[in-house]
Amino acid sequence: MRVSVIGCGYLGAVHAAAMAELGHEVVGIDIDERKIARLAVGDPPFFEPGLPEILRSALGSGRLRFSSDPADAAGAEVHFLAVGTPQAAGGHAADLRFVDAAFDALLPHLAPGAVVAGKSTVPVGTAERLADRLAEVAPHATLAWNPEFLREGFAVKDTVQPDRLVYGVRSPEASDVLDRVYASAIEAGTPRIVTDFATAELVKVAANAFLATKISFINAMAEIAETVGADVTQLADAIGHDTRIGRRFLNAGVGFGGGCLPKDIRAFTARAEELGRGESVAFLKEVDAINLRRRHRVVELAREILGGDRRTVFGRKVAVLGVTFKPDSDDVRDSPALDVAVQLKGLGADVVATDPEGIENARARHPQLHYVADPREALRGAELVILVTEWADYRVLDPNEVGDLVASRAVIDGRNVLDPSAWRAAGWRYHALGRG
Ligand SMILES: NC(=O)c1ccc[n+]([C@@H]2O[C@H](COP(=O)([O-])OP(=O)(O)OC[C@H]3O[C@@H](n4cnc5c(N)ncnc54)[C@H](O)[C@@H]3O)[C@@H](O)[C@H]2O)c1
Ligand SMILES: O=c1ccn([C@@H]2O[C@H](COP(=O)(O)OP(=O)(O)O[C@H]3O[C@H](CO)[C@@H](O)[C@H](O)[C@H]3O)[C@@H](O)[C@H]2O)c(=O)[nH]1
Repeated sequence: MRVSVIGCGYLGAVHAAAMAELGHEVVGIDIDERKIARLAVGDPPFFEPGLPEILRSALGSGRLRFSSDPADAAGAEVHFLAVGTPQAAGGHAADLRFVDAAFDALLPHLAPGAVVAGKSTVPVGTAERLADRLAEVAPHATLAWNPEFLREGFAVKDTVQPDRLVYGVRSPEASDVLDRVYASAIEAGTPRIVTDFATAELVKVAANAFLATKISFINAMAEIAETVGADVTQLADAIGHDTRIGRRFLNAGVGFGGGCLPKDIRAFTARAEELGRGESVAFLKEVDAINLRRRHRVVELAREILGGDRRTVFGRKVAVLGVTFKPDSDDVRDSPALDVAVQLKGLGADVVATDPEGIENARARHPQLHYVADPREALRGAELVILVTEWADYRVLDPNEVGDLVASRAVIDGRNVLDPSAWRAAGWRYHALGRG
């Protein structure tokens, strides 16, 4: 099938390459010419495991090309809208300017029978609004909403083998077209839910709201555990054995960040308030507050450890391990790790941050921080080590070896991934979130 993907960021670039790998003829379109130039030569503009391989293979097959001209989308049977929906400046609602601009630019190029399939995460009601406009301006085309559930770090696998497909449609024809796009996943038995626009839009934000709530639930337990000297990781293991609860997404620590969960729960709350239903999701404000408190808690712990009664970190050398919002990604959008580093720097600490993939993005946002690529360089002379992104390399650090580099053996394990007994045995003052 001929497919276009409008917006080639973390979602769209993977989607475009994966669709071509599945045999479709794909054009990826983005207004960012630098991004397009890199994608066109098989050089992904961001880090995502497996993307370079499928990108190069798809380009080599001749089934994938990239362009910054929306006219190049003409002739496709399906146009996936994958542009950003960030938090609006000065508020909590989603900024839909990119969706509207991409949609408008596409309108003149829609062939008869074409399906515009929204993948961006949008406030409920957006699809209906766009479908009504399509009916007016290009009645020969149809709209579908086909939310995306991929996780960064696993984006290629999640795109090729999704755990479910959701289609919000008004007509069975649109659903049939999407079935042809996803034929291989459907053949492999992927569950598929065909529904109306509003349900499809809500499924996406409900899923992210649930995940965020699960993380903040365990982080709330961590706050209580800290007060009474209990261990939140054992608590999570114990409740996680109940299959109704499940252990996944119960990792307590510095909390959630990224380009999705934080902005999606805020946009959901804002939309619910617009609909006069603010009270239904008012708890998401608490979820957000618990999450942000965890970042603050790491900063407070650092002040307690380094500053004693004076609680000052001024001039003290702190090594921050990790700047991305999660491992196996270079994404620093709303990163708890970077937030902690910035807060400590703001308090006058001599912060040295390191990360295997995120330094370039972090530097673009926060040039005031000192970054080093080699973790040993960050650790050398540190009076406090803070692990805030659980990259595989940091999980396996040897406390004896690291101990020889630092000025003082004090560590905050912001993701509960180090073995406290091994670090304590090596003479470290080990501190964690939610572990006495
Ligand atoms: N990143 C994820 O893991 C993920 C997963 C599921 C859903 N989503 C949702 O997908 C959407 C995109 O997220 P992302 O992380 O890929 O964002 P992103 O910022 O990485 O990418 C968005 C891209 O859209 C491009 N763009 C903006 N306006 C355009 C236009 N008019 N025409 C063509 N391109 C345009 C930008 O240049 C950018 O490259 C968001 O709604 C997000 O919530 C993201
Ligand atoms: O037990 C956990 C699990 C995750 N996190 C944090 O939560 C954030 C989000 O993690 P994750 O959900 O794995 O990352 P994303 O790639 O942002 O994926 C989420 O957001 C995407 C965009 O909407 C959705 O498509 C995915 O299904 C959804 O998992 C990260 O900061 C993690 O460190 C925790 O603190 N504890």
